[in-house]
Amino acid sequence: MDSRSSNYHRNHDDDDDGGDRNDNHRHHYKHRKYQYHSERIRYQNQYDNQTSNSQSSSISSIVANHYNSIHNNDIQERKKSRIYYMRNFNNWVKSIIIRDTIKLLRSERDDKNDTEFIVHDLACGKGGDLTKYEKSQITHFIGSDIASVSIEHCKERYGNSRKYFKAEFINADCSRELIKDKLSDPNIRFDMTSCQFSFHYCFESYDQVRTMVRNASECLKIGGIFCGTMPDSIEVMRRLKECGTNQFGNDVYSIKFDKTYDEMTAAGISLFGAKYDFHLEEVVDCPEFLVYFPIMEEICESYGLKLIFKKRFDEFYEENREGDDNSRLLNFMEALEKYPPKDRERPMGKPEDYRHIREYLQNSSGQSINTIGTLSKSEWEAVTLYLVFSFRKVF
Ligand SMILES: C[S@@+](CC[C@H](N)C(=O)[O-])C[C@H]1O[C@@H](n2cnc3c(N)ncnc32)[C@H](O)[C@@H]1O
Repeated sequence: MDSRSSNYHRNHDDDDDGGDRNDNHRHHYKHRKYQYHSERIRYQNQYDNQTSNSQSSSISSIVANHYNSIHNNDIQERKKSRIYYMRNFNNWVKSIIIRDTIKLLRSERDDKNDTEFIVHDLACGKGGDLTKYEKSQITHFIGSDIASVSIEHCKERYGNSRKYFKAEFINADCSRELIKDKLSDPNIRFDMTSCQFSFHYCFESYDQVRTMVRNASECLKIGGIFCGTMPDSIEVMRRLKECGTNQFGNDVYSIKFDKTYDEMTAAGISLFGAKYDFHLEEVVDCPEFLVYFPIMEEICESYGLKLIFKKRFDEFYEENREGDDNSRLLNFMEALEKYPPKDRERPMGKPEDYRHIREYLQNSSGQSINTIGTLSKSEWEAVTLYLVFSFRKVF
């Protein structure tokens, strides 16, 4: 655990995660921590039931309305976006996790001729990942989302594709309704559940997290994988603390809390419903919730999901950027901006956003590097707010 996470932990549960304990101590600590979290969950649950039932459905509808109102831009419009490369970078991360998870699950099969592969895309949005599934040759896609207009766009996108796989679409609040009851075949079992950039919306209350995780796990085969991407609350809290006020960000993103870090920690940060307003240039403007990862892990465990890994995007990038396929994909998806830029029509960041790369190019002048792939500092700061997670269904 790094220093950022231990800070966040201390302020969230006042527990001490000493590094040099023997296994017995570790086991004891883990057990104690478990009891502690369960205790807090009970209290929080009572609190939620008393206070947030009426308010919560309105926040979900704000989220649904927000996503329903986003237009489908064509590629030419997207190219003009200030965050064109950042969006491509996020798509590259999703492509790798989706492709590698499917590859791993296929490699573990006893029957290598079994081609069937069923995916549940939980909070699928407009179907931005359909092409990724087509490339991985899945056979059945189930997409669910709270935003009815997004589901219609997703259907349309599938309708315009080559329809290499079967698909069904479910318009539902996945933090309050059970997907199992809405499937065309209630006995279907998924190989993989993917929840991209969406899981944090359920962290409004304990019951919503449980329903969301139940939807991720209930119809997943034993051995199947639940993977996704979401903001890293430890990093969000670190930046809040560092800024000294209740708001931070740059020219592409901003995060605003009701209180400062000191005010929040003095009052005790809620495990659920710790709301902030997130703004991402041109695409997102709505409330989100901090995800306290140990609680997510504990609730996942109660639904048979065991953590395989959790990695921040910068770490994930470092581990995956090399290798022919991955670097080709980085290039192909234009996930990094070429510097110095060729495309003058695209809005760039401020000159200081590229100081790191100018310095790098100057220092390597002997190596005849003319252009290099990068992201502007502002886009990189937004990208490194996120993490990738993966859980295995064990029972
Ligand atoms: C940032 S978008 C991500 C969409 C898609 N997964 C992707 O990566 O392109 C977040 C999505 O979460 C959906 N969402 C938010 N809360 C939800 C809920 N309670 N149930 C189902 N979908 C939800 C929104 O409607 C939106 O489509």
